[in-house]
Amino acid sequence: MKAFEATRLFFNQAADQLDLPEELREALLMPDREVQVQVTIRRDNGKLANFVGFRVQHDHSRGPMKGGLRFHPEVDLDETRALASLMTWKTAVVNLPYGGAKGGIGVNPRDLSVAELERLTRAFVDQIHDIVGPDTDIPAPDMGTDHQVMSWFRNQWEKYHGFHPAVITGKPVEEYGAKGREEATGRGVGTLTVKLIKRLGMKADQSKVAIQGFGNVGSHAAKFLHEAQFPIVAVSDISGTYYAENGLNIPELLRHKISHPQGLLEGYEHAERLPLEALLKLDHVDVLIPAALGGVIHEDNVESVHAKVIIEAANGPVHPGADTILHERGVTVLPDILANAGGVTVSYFEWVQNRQHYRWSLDRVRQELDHTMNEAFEDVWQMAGQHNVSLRTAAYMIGITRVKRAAELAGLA
Ligand SMILES: NC(=O)C1=CN([C@@H]2O[C@H](COP(=O)(O)OP(=O)(O)OC[C@H]3O[C@@H](n4cnc5c(N)ncnc54)[C@H](O)[C@@H]3O)[C@@H](O)[C@H]2O)C=CC1
Ligand SMILES: O=C(O)CCC(=O)C(=O)O
Repeated sequence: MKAFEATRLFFNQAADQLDLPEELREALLMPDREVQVQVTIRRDNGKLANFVGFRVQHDHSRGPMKGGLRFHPEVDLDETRALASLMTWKTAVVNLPYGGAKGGIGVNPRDLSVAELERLTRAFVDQIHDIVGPDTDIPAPDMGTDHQVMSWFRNQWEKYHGFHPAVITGKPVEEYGAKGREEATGRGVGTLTVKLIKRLGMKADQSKVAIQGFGNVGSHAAKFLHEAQFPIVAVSDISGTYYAENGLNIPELLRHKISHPQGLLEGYEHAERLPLEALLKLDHVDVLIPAALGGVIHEDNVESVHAKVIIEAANGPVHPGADTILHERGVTVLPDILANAGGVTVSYFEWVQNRQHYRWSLDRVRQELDHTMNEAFEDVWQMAGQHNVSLRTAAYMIGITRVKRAAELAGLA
Protein backbone atom coordinates (compact mmCIF):
# COMPACT_ATOMS: atom_id res chain seq x y z
CA MET A 1 0.00 0.00 0.00
CA LYS A 2 1.23 3.48 -0.88
CA ALA A 3 2.03 5.88 1.97
CA PHE A 4 -0.69 8.42 1.20
CA GLU A 5 -3.33 5.70 0.94
CA ALA A 6 -2.31 4.56 4.43
CA THR A 7 -2.72 8.04 5.93
CA ARG A 8 -6.06 8.36 4.10
CA LEU A 9 -7.28 5.18 5.83
CA PHE A 10 -6.24 6.48 9.24
CA PHE A 11 -7.90 9.82 8.45
CA ASN A 12 -11.14 8.08 7.43
CA GLN A 13 -11.30 6.02 10.64
CA ALA A 14 -11.38 9.30 12.57
CA ALA A 15 -13.62 11.05 10.02
CA ASP A 16 -16.18 8.22 10.47
CA GLN A 17 -16.23 8.85 14.22
CA LEU A 18 -16.72 12.56 13.52
CA ASP A 19 -19.42 11.92 10.90
CA LEU A 20 -17.52 14.14 8.47
CA PRO A 21 -19.27 14.59 5.11
CA GLU A 22 -17.48 13.20 2.05
CA GLU A 23 -16.89 16.58 0.37
CA LEU A 24 -15.23 17.94 3.50
CA ARG A 25 -13.01 14.85 3.76
CA GLU A 26 -11.66 15.48 0.26
CA ALA A 27 -11.20 19.20 0.96
CA LEU A 28 -9.21 18.45 4.12
CA LEU A 29 -7.18 15.60 2.62
CA MET A 30 -6.17 17.15 -0.69
CA PRO A 31 -2.85 19.04 -0.56
CA ASP A 32 -2.93 22.80 -1.27
CA ARG A 33 0.07 22.61 -3.58
CA GLU A 34 2.58 20.03 -4.82
CA VAL A 35 5.84 21.09 -6.38
CA GLN A 36 8.29 18.79 -8.14
CA VAL A 37 11.61 20.20 -9.32
CA GLN A 38 14.74 19.07 -11.08
CA VAL A 39 17.86 19.48 -8.95
CA THR A 40 21.05 19.31 -10.97
CA ILE A 41 24.57 19.56 -9.59
CA ARG A 42 28.07 19.06 -10.86
CA ARG A 43 29.73 16.16 -9.03
CA ASP A 44 33.30 16.50 -7.74
CA ASN A 45 34.43 14.44 -10.76
CA GLY A 46 33.10 17.12 -13.14
CA LYS A 47 30.07 15.14 -14.32
CA LEU A 48 26.46 16.38 -14.04
CA ALA A 49 24.03 14.54 -11.76
CA ASN A 50 20.25 15.02 -11.77
CA PHE A 51 17.94 14.51 -8.80
CA VAL A 52 14.23 15.10 -8.21
CA GLY A 53 13.08 17.35 -5.36
CA PHE A 54 9.62 17.86 -3.86
CA ARG A 55 7.75 20.24 -1.59
CA VAL A 56 4.16 19.41 -0.74
CA GLN A 57 2.17 22.09 1.08
CA HIS A 58 -0.75 20.27 2.55
CA ASP A 59 -2.87 22.72 4.54
CA HIS A 60 -2.52 26.28 5.87
CA SER A 61 -5.83 26.72 7.72
CA ARG A 62 -4.11 27.05 11.11
CA GLY A 63 -1.06 29.06 10.03
CA PRO A 64 2.12 28.93 7.95
CA MET A 65 2.91 25.42 6.78
CA LYS A 66 5.64 23.51 8.60
CA GLY A 67 7.54 20.31 8.00
CA GLY A 68 10.92 18.74 7.44
CA LEU A 69 13.17 18.05 4.46
CA ARG A 70 14.14 14.45 3.84
CA PHE A 71 17.15 13.35 1.79
CA HIS A 72 16.67 9.63 1.12
CA PRO A 73 16.63 7.39 -1.98
CA GLU A 74 12.95 6.46 -1.42
CA VAL A 75 11.65 10.04 -1.40
CA ASP A 76 8.90 10.45 -4.02
CA LEU A 77 5.74 12.49 -4.48
CA ASP A 78 3.42 9.98 -2.80
CA GLU A 79 5.58 9.65 0.31
CA THR A 80 6.08 13.42 0.55
CA ARG A 81 2.31 13.96 0.22
CA ALA A 82 1.66 11.47 3.03
CA LEU A 83 4.29 13.07 5.28
CA ALA A 84 2.94 16.56 4.56
CA SER A 85 -0.57 15.53 5.59
CA LEU A 86 0.80 13.97 8.80
CA MET A 87 2.33 17.39 9.59
CA THR A 88 -1.11 19.06 9.31
CA TRP A 89 -2.65 16.71 11.90
CA LYS A 90 0.50 16.71 14.06
CA THR A 91 0.77 20.50 14.41
CA ALA A 92 -2.95 20.56 15.25
CA VAL A 93 -2.67 17.78 17.88
CA VAL A 94 0.00 19.74 19.78
CA ASN A 95 -1.93 22.94 19.05
CA LEU A 96 0.78 24.91 17.25
CA PRO A 97 -0.29 27.82 15.01
CA TYR A 98 0.86 26.00 11.89
CA GLY A 99 -0.34 23.98 8.93
CA GLY A 100 1.55 21.08 7.40
CA ALA A 101 4.13 20.59 4.63
CA LYS A 102 7.02 18.28 3.80
CA GLY A 103 9.78 18.13 1.23
CA GLY A 104 12.81 16.24 0.15
CA ILE A 105 15.09 14.96 -2.54
CA GLY A 106 15.41 11.40 -3.84
CA VAL A 107 19.08 10.94 -3.02
CA ASN A 108 21.30 8.92 -0.73
CA PRO A 109 23.26 11.67 1.06
CA ARG A 110 25.92 9.11 2.02
CA ASP A 111 26.85 8.82 -1.67
CA LEU A 112 27.74 12.54 -1.88
CA SER A 113 30.77 14.44 -0.58
CA VAL A 114 30.10 17.35 1.81
CA ALA A 115 30.72 19.81 -1.03
CA GLU A 116 28.26 17.96 -3.30
CA LEU A 117 25.65 17.91 -0.53
CA GLU A 118 26.03 21.66 -0.14
CA ARG A 119 25.64 22.21 -3.89
CA LEU A 120 22.57 19.95 -3.89
CA THR A 121 20.94 21.87 -1.03
CA ARG A 122 21.65 25.24 -2.65
CA ALA A 123 20.37 24.05 -6.05
CA PHE A 124 17.16 22.85 -4.36
CA VAL A 125 16.69 26.26 -2.71
CA ASP A 126 17.19 27.92 -6.12
CA GLN A 127 14.19 25.91 -7.34
CA ILE A 128 11.80 26.38 -4.40
CA HIS A 129 12.86 29.63 -2.67
CA ASP A 130 9.80 31.55 -3.82
CA ILE A 131 7.29 29.14 -2.24
CA VAL A 132 8.90 28.96 1.23
CA GLY A 133 9.25 31.76 3.76
CA PRO A 134 8.79 32.61 7.46
CA ASP A 135 5.08 33.39 6.97
CA THR A 136 4.24 30.75 4.37
CA ASP A 137 6.17 27.49 4.69
CA ILE A 138 9.04 26.80 7.08
CA PRO A 139 11.22 23.70 6.48
CA ALA A 140 13.24 21.82 9.13
CA PRO A 141 15.39 18.66 9.44
CA ASP A 142 14.10 15.14 8.80
CA MET A 143 15.82 11.89 7.77
CA GLY A 144 19.16 12.49 6.07
CA THR A 145 19.31 16.23 6.84
CA ASP A 146 20.73 18.08 9.82
CA HIS A 147 21.64 21.54 11.14
CA GLN A 148 24.37 21.94 8.50
CA VAL A 149 21.85 21.42 5.67
CA MET A 150 19.51 23.92 7.40
CA SER A 151 22.35 26.45 7.52
CA TRP A 152 23.11 26.11 3.79
CA PHE A 153 19.38 26.34 3.06
CA ARG A 154 18.98 29.56 5.05
CA ASN A 155 22.09 31.13 3.54
CA GLN A 156 20.93 30.41 -0.01
CA TRP A 157 17.34 31.57 0.66
CA GLU A 158 18.61 34.85 2.17
CA LYS A 159 20.53 35.58 -1.04
CA TYR A 160 17.11 36.01 -2.71
CA HIS A 161 15.04 37.47 0.13
CA GLY A 162 17.38 39.06 2.69
CA PHE A 163 17.99 38.31 6.37
CA HIS A 164 15.28 36.22 8.00
CA PRO A 165 16.49 33.23 10.03
CA ALA A 166 12.88 32.22 10.78
CA VAL A 167 12.65 30.84 7.21
CA ILE A 168 13.91 27.49 8.47
CA THR A 169 14.29 25.77 11.86
CA GLY A 170 16.72 23.20 13.22
CA LYS A 171 19.60 25.58 12.49
CA PRO A 172 22.94 25.35 14.34
CA VAL A 173 22.58 26.75 17.87
CA GLU A 174 25.33 29.31 17.20
CA GLU A 175 23.39 30.51 14.12
CA TYR A 176 19.90 31.30 15.41
CA GLY A 177 19.07 27.65 16.19
CA ALA A 178 17.11 26.84 19.36
CA LYS A 179 18.86 25.12 22.20
CA GLY A 180 17.27 21.71 22.55
CA ARG A 181 15.95 21.34 18.95
CA GLU A 182 18.36 18.53 18.17
CA GLU A 183 17.25 16.41 21.12
CA ALA A 184 13.61 17.52 20.94
CA THR A 185 11.99 14.69 18.98
CA GLY A 186 13.79 12.02 21.02
CA ARG A 187 13.02 13.84 24.25
CA GLY A 188 9.33 14.07 23.34
CA VAL A 189 9.30 10.36 22.50
CA GLY A 190 10.97 9.62 25.85
CA THR A 191 8.65 11.86 27.87
CA LEU A 192 5.53 10.24 26.43
CA THR A 193 6.93 6.71 26.73
CA VAL A 194 7.46 7.29 30.46
CA LYS A 195 3.94 8.68 30.79
CA LEU A 196 2.26 5.92 28.79
CA ILE A 197 4.09 3.09 30.59
CA LYS A 198 2.99 4.51 33.95
CA ARG A 199 -0.59 4.90 32.70
CA LEU A 200 -0.60 1.25 31.61
CA GLY A 201 0.59 0.13 35.05
CA MET A 202 4.01 -1.02 33.79
CA LYS A 203 7.34 -0.27 35.48
CA ALA A 204 10.21 1.48 33.68
CA ASP A 205 12.97 -0.75 35.04
CA GLN A 206 11.03 -3.87 34.05
CA SER A 207 10.06 -2.72 30.55
CA LYS A 208 12.56 -3.87 27.93
CA VAL A 209 12.91 -1.50 25.00
CA ALA A 210 14.05 -2.03 21.38
CA ILE A 211 14.73 0.97 19.13
CA GLN A 212 14.91 0.74 15.32
CA GLY A 213 17.14 3.56 14.00
CA PHE A 214 19.95 5.25 15.93
CA GLY A 215 19.97 8.60 14.14
CA ASN A 216 18.81 11.90 15.57
CA VAL A 217 15.50 10.61 16.95
CA GLY A 218 16.48 7.07 17.97
CA SER A 219 19.71 8.04 19.74
CA HIS A 220 18.14 10.87 21.75
CA ALA A 221 15.17 8.66 22.69
CA ALA A 222 17.65 5.98 23.82
CA LYS A 223 19.57 8.48 25.95
CA PHE A 224 16.39 9.78 27.61
CA LEU A 225 14.96 6.32 28.31
CA HIS A 226 18.28 4.97 29.58
CA GLU A 227 18.41 7.85 32.05
CA ALA A 228 14.80 7.02 33.02
CA GLN A 229 15.96 3.49 34.00
CA PHE A 230 14.52 1.53 31.06
CA PRO A 231 16.66 -1.47 30.01
CA ILE A 232 17.30 -0.91 26.29
CA VAL A 233 18.03 -4.39 24.97
CA ALA A 234 18.37 -3.65 21.24
CA VAL A 235 19.10 -0.79 18.87
CA SER A 236 19.68 -0.87 15.13
CA ASP A 237 20.92 1.30 12.31
CA ILE A 238 21.65 0.45 8.69
CA SER A 239 24.74 -1.50 9.82
CA GLY A 240 22.66 -4.06 11.79
CA THR A 241 20.99 -4.81 15.13
CA TYR A 242 22.94 -4.67 18.41
CA TYR A 243 21.45 -6.76 21.24
CA ALA A 244 22.16 -7.41 24.92
CA GLU A 245 19.61 -9.43 26.89
CA ASN A 246 20.13 -7.45 30.11
CA GLY A 247 20.42 -4.01 28.55
CA LEU A 248 22.92 -2.24 26.29
CA ASN A 249 25.48 0.27 27.50
CA ILE A 250 23.79 3.31 25.92
CA PRO A 251 26.42 5.96 26.89
CA GLU A 252 29.07 3.75 25.24
CA LEU A 253 26.93 3.32 22.09
CA LEU A 254 26.40 7.08 21.90
CA ARG A 255 30.18 7.65 22.18
CA HIS A 256 30.75 5.03 19.47
CA LYS A 257 28.23 6.77 17.19
CA ILE A 258 29.84 10.21 17.39
CA SER A 259 33.36 8.90 16.87
CA HIS A 260 32.66 6.64 13.88
CA PRO A 261 32.18 7.42 10.18
CA GLN A 262 28.69 8.72 9.26
CA GLY A 263 27.52 8.20 12.86
CA LEU A 264 27.09 4.45 12.39
CA LEU A 265 27.31 1.69 15.02
CA GLU A 266 29.39 -0.48 12.66
CA GLY A 267 32.27 -2.03 14.59
CA TYR A 268 30.62 -1.87 18.03
CA GLU A 269 31.74 -5.06 19.75
CA HIS A 270 30.13 -5.10 23.21
CA ALA A 271 26.80 -6.50 22.02
CA GLU A 272 25.49 -9.45 20.09
CA ARG A 273 25.17 -8.61 16.39
CA LEU A 274 21.88 -9.67 14.77
CA PRO A 275 20.44 -9.13 11.28
CA LEU A 276 18.65 -5.84 10.63
CA GLU A 277 15.14 -7.30 10.52
CA ALA A 278 15.60 -9.18 13.84
CA LEU A 279 14.94 -6.06 15.92
CA LEU A 280 11.20 -5.93 15.24
CA LYS A 281 10.73 -9.61 16.10
CA LEU A 282 12.63 -9.92 19.37
CA ASP A 283 11.01 -11.96 22.13
CA HIS A 284 10.67 -10.41 25.60
CA VAL A 285 10.61 -6.84 24.30
CA ASP A 286 7.89 -4.79 26.00
CA VAL A 287 8.29 -1.47 24.20
CA LEU A 288 9.16 -1.25 20.51
CA ILE A 289 10.20 2.13 19.12
CA PRO A 290 10.49 2.31 15.33
CA ALA A 291 12.59 5.45 14.72
CA ALA A 292 13.69 5.06 11.10
CA LEU A 293 11.56 4.50 7.99
CA GLY A 294 7.82 4.33 7.35
CA GLY A 295 5.86 1.13 6.65
CA VAL A 296 8.15 -1.23 8.60
CA ILE A 297 5.36 -3.03 10.49
CA HIS A 298 2.85 -4.48 8.03
CA GLU A 299 0.40 -7.36 7.68
CA ASP A 300 3.16 -9.83 6.68
CA ASN A 301 5.37 -9.32 9.76
CA VAL A 302 2.96 -8.10 12.46
CA GLU A 303 2.43 -11.63 13.82
CA SER A 304 6.09 -11.78 14.82
CA VAL A 305 6.01 -8.45 16.70
CA HIS A 306 5.81 -9.33 20.41
CA ALA A 307 5.92 -5.91 22.10
CA LYS A 308 2.94 -4.78 24.21
CA VAL A 309 3.57 -1.12 23.43
CA ILE A 310 4.69 0.54 20.19
CA ILE A 311 5.84 4.15 20.18
CA GLU A 312 5.85 5.61 16.66
CA ALA A 313 8.95 7.81 16.74
CA ALA A 314 9.19 7.48 12.94
CA ASN A 315 6.49 8.84 10.66
CA GLY A 316 4.09 6.15 9.45
CA PRO A 317 5.95 3.05 10.67
CA VAL A 318 2.77 0.94 11.12
CA HIS A 319 0.56 0.13 8.11
CA PRO A 320 -3.22 0.32 8.63
CA GLY A 321 -3.75 -3.46 8.24
CA ALA A 322 -1.15 -4.16 10.94
CA ASP A 323 -2.56 -1.36 13.09
CA THR A 324 -5.98 -3.04 13.18
CA ILE A 325 -4.43 -6.40 14.13
CA LEU A 326 -2.35 -4.78 16.88
CA HIS A 327 -5.42 -2.97 18.23
CA GLU A 328 -7.39 -6.26 18.32
CA ARG A 329 -4.47 -7.93 20.14
CA GLY A 330 -4.52 -5.22 22.81
CA VAL A 331 -1.18 -3.71 21.82
CA THR A 332 -1.05 0.01 22.63
CA VAL A 333 0.27 2.12 19.75
CA LEU A 334 1.24 5.72 20.49
CA PRO A 335 0.75 7.35 17.05
CA ASP A 336 3.38 9.34 15.18
CA ILE A 337 1.33 12.55 15.07
CA LEU A 338 1.58 12.67 18.86
CA ALA A 339 4.69 10.64 19.71
CA ASN A 340 7.19 12.49 17.50
CA ALA A 341 5.66 15.97 17.76
CA GLY A 342 8.46 17.17 20.07
CA GLY A 343 10.59 18.13 17.07
CA VAL A 344 8.10 20.45 15.45
CA THR A 345 7.19 21.86 18.87
CA VAL A 346 10.75 23.04 19.49
CA SER A 347 10.93 24.19 15.86
CA TYR A 348 8.01 26.45 16.75
CA PHE A 349 9.96 27.73 19.79
CA GLU A 350 12.93 28.42 17.49
CA TRP A 351 10.74 30.34 15.02
CA VAL A 352 9.23 32.39 17.87
CA GLN A 353 12.71 33.23 19.22
CA ASN A 354 13.96 34.21 15.75
CA ARG A 355 11.02 36.53 15.22
CA GLN A 356 11.55 38.18 18.61
CA HIS A 357 15.36 38.32 18.34
CA TYR A 358 15.46 36.65 21.74
CA ARG A 359 17.03 33.44 23.04
CA TRP A 360 15.53 30.99 25.47
CA SER A 361 17.60 28.89 27.91
CA LEU A 362 17.70 25.11 27.45
CA ASP A 363 15.73 24.77 30.69
CA ARG A 364 12.93 26.93 29.33
CA VAL A 365 12.81 25.00 26.04
CA ARG A 366 12.62 21.67 27.88
CA GLN A 367 10.01 22.91 30.33
CA GLU A 368 7.74 24.26 27.58
CA LEU A 369 8.27 21.15 25.43
CA ASP A 370 7.36 18.82 28.31
CA HIS A 371 4.28 20.93 29.05
CA THR A 372 3.10 20.86 25.41
CA MET A 373 3.66 17.12 25.04
CA ASN A 374 1.95 16.28 28.33
CA GLU A 375 -1.07 18.42 27.50
CA ALA A 376 -1.44 16.85 24.04
CA PHE A 377 -1.11 13.36 25.55
CA GLU A 378 -3.90 14.08 28.05
CA ASP A 379 -6.17 15.42 25.28
CA VAL A 380 -5.61 12.29 23.19
CA TRP A 381 -5.94 9.88 26.14
CA GLN A 382 -9.22 11.47 27.18
CA MET A 383 -10.63 11.45 23.64
CA ALA A 384 -9.71 7.76 23.24
CA GLY A 385 -11.48 6.91 26.51
CA GLN A 386 -14.59 8.96 25.70
CA HIS A 387 -15.10 7.39 22.26
CA ASN A 388 -13.62 3.96 22.97
CA VAL A 389 -11.17 4.30 20.05
CA SER A 390 -7.43 3.77 19.63
CA LEU A 391 -4.98 6.52 20.55
CA ARG A 392 -4.33 6.98 16.82
CA THR A 393 -7.99 7.55 15.95
CA ALA A 394 -8.31 9.87 18.96
CA ALA A 395 -5.28 11.91 17.85
CA TYR A 396 -6.65 12.21 14.29
CA MET A 397 -10.05 13.21 15.67
CA ILE A 398 -8.45 16.07 17.61
CA GLY A 399 -6.27 17.14 14.67
CA ILE A 400 -9.10 17.03 12.14
CA THR A 401 -11.52 18.88 14.44
CA ARG A 402 -9.05 21.72 14.99
CA VAL A 403 -8.18 22.07 11.30
CA LYS A 404 -11.85 21.92 10.29
CA ARG A 405 -12.71 24.62 12.85
CA ALA A 406 -9.97 26.92 11.54
CA ALA A 407 -11.10 26.35 7.95
CA GLU A 408 -14.71 27.10 8.93
CA LEU A 409 -13.75 30.29 10.78
CA ALA A 410 -11.87 31.46 7.71
CA GLY A 411 -14.91 30.65 5.57
CA LEU A 412 -13.07 27.95 3.66
CA ALA A 413 -15.16 24.95 4.66
N1 LIG B 1 14.49 14.67 12.95
C1 LIG B 1 13.35 15.03 13.49
O1 LIG B 1 13.27 16.03 14.24
C2 LIG B 1 12.10 14.24 13.25
C3 LIG B 1 12.12 12.99 12.65
N2 LIG B 1 10.99 12.25 12.58
C4 LIG B 1 11.00 10.93 11.96
O2 LIG B 1 11.88 10.06 12.67
C5 LIG B 1 12.47 9.11 11.76
C6 LIG B 1 13.99 9.18 11.88
O3 LIG B 1 14.42 10.48 11.57
P1 LIG B 1 15.88 11.01 12.00
O4 LIG B 1 16.31 10.36 13.24
O5 LIG B 1 15.83 12.48 11.90
O6 LIG B 1 16.75 10.47 10.78
P2 LIG B 1 18.33 10.23 10.75
O7 LIG B 1 18.70 10.31 9.31
O8 LIG B 1 19.02 11.11 11.73
O9 LIG B 1 18.49 8.72 11.26
C7 LIG B 1 17.88 7.63 10.64
C8 LIG B 1 18.40 6.38 11.31
O10 LIG B 1 17.69 5.25 10.80
C9 LIG B 1 18.63 4.23 10.44
N3 LIG B 1 18.02 3.38 9.44
C10 LIG B 1 17.72 3.63 8.16
N4 LIG B 1 17.16 2.54 7.60
C11 LIG B 1 17.11 1.59 8.55
C12 LIG B 1 16.62 0.26 8.62
N5 LIG B 1 16.08 -0.32 7.54
N6 LIG B 1 16.73 -0.43 9.79
C13 LIG B 1 17.28 0.16 10.87
N7 LIG B 1 17.74 1.41 10.88
C14 LIG B 1 17.65 2.12 9.74
C15 LIG B 1 19.85 5.02 9.97
O11 LIG B 1 21.02 4.23 9.95
C16 LIG B 1 19.87 6.10 11.04
O12 LIG B 1 20.46 5.57 12.22
C17 LIG B 1 11.91 9.47 10.38
O13 LIG B 1 10.77 8.67 10.14
C18 LIG B 1 11.51 10.92 10.53
O14 LIG B 1 10.51 11.32 9.62
C19 LIG B 1 9.80 12.70 13.09
C20 LIG B 1 9.71 13.92 13.68
C21 LIG B 1 10.83 14.83 13.73
O1 LIG C 1 10.55 20.54 12.98
C1 LIG C 1 9.76 20.63 12.06
O2 LIG C 1 9.33 21.68 11.66
C2 LIG C 1 9.22 19.42 11.31
C3 LIG C 1 9.65 18.10 11.84
C4 LIG C 1 9.11 17.02 10.97
O3 LIG C 1 9.38 16.99 9.78
C5 LIG C 1 8.22 16.01 11.53
O4 LIG C 1 7.69 16.20 12.62
O5 LIG C 1 8.00 14.98 10.86
